[in-house]
Amino acid sequence: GLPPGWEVRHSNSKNLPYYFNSNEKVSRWEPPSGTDTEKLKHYMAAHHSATSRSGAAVGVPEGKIRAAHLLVKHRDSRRPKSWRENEITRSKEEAYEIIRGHEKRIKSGETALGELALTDSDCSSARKRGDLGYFGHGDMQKEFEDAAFGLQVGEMSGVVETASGLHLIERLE
Ligand SMILES: N=C(N)NCCC[C@H](NC(=O)[C@@H]1CCC/C1=C/[C@H](COP(=O)(O)O)NC=O)C(N)=O
Repeated sequence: GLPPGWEVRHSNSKNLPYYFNSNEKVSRWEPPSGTDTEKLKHYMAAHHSATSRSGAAVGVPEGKIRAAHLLVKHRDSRRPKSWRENEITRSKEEAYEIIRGHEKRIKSGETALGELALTDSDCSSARKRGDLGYFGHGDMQKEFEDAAFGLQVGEMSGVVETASGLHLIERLE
């Protein structure tokens, strides 16, 4: 359970639960101190899991998946700039060499996609280790959607090309 005055709410924009205290009018992503996380987990499971048609309680919204990606943009990207670089001028070939290097380091087990995304992804999701949250059909550019929905949970794609640039995608749920 939560300390008095606290309640769990749901952020639709991020599709994540957050904690709200109506007395103090504060909200936060982390459970307030003194939360009994064991009981909270049951609460969350009861209140936040959608039930699919099969009636099984599932945490993943119907027909959606969750994935993280590492994006390397190039000068022909639809928006050739990012939090990392105000103007991205590398060529698509250079971007390929860079993302191939990332792919090798991840496949060798030297690092994880999320770790690399933190420093090297040209997408604003970098600060969330590349996590894009849940998305369904029609949300992402087609090449990205086809690749992501074709992955098993935990699997990583090869290099996927979209108008945004070059991606490595890891399916999380
Ligand atoms: N629903 C969620 N979570 N957010 C909306 C995503 C909109 C979607 N975005 C993409 O398809 C690109 C490729 C896969 C991820 C992605 C991220 C882009 C890449 O960077 P940009 O080319 O925009 O500068 N940054 C944000 O949108 C789209 N239909 O354009």
